[in-house]
Amino acid sequence: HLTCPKLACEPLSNPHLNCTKKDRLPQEAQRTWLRIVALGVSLALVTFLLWSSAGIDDDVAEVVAHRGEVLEGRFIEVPCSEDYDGHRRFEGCTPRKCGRGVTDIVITREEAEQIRRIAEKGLSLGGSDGGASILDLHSGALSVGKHFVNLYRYFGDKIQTIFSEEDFQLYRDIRQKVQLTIAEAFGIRASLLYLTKPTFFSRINSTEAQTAHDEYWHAHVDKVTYGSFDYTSLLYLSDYLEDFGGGRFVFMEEGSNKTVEPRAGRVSFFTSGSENLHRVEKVLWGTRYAITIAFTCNPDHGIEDPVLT
Ligand SMILES: O=C(O)CCC(=O)C(=O)O
Ligand SMILES: [Fe+2]
Repeated sequence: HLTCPKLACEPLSNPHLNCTKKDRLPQEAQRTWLRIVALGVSLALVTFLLWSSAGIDDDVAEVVAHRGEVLEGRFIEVPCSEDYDGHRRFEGCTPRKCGRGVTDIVITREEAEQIRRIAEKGLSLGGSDGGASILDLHSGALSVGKHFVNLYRYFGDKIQTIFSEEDFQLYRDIRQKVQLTIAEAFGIRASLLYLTKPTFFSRINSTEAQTAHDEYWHAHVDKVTYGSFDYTSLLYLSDYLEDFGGGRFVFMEEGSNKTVEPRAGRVSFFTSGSENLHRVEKVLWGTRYAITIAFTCNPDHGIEDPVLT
């Protein structure tokens, strides 16, 4: 006596099999289940492929400083890269302890707003054709179109109709406070740190950069990009999600990036070697203001504070 096999019931091709409707029902249910499982596996596969194609991108990022937080100080130590070995060492200053820190209590939001006005005044006189625009109060360089002009040369004495002595004093005070913060965090003497160039204001919006130097979102190492940098700091002058979207700062790390959300008055600082590879996300809307303030241990690479002449 032949019985109907569960998985291949073919009543038409095999007349000896007496398959009833009752036999076929569980089979159809099984097929449906198989389809559901196959669909589930495919969906999981597609999700995995999309996720892995995003690489070490921001999908797996931990926010180390949220815009809404007021951080007294957060410091994360990371092993130093070998980048410092390629340069002259200055004991007591060249990084032996590497890492990154964030603090919201060194610069007040009022100070950040005042200093943003300096940036707005200067940058309103020029601005790049898209992407990032910079203003360097030390050299007088200002982005205009695809190039730079020298504000001090261009305006001469008339520069005093644009910037005031108070503007410059505020800039110097802020530089001093940031320098002390870095020295304390890394256990070095502040007097061994020298301001270095480029130290500049940046204004970033969502317009497309027209030249490579106005593109700011590429991952980079400051010590490689700028040479003299040993310690980099960023003072943010506007708020993530209030003044602009996108534009978060990202430390690139295999497996888990670390994000700093800009907040007016927030100082983010780190050793400049490849232990701190980073990038800025593209700004999606609004305008983002910041100052990059850099320090070197090499007195030959030091620059003076700007003075209004
Ligand atoms: O503005 C920022 O958050 C970072 C800027 C930066 O990476 C740089 O100036 O080297
Ligand atoms: Fe950088």
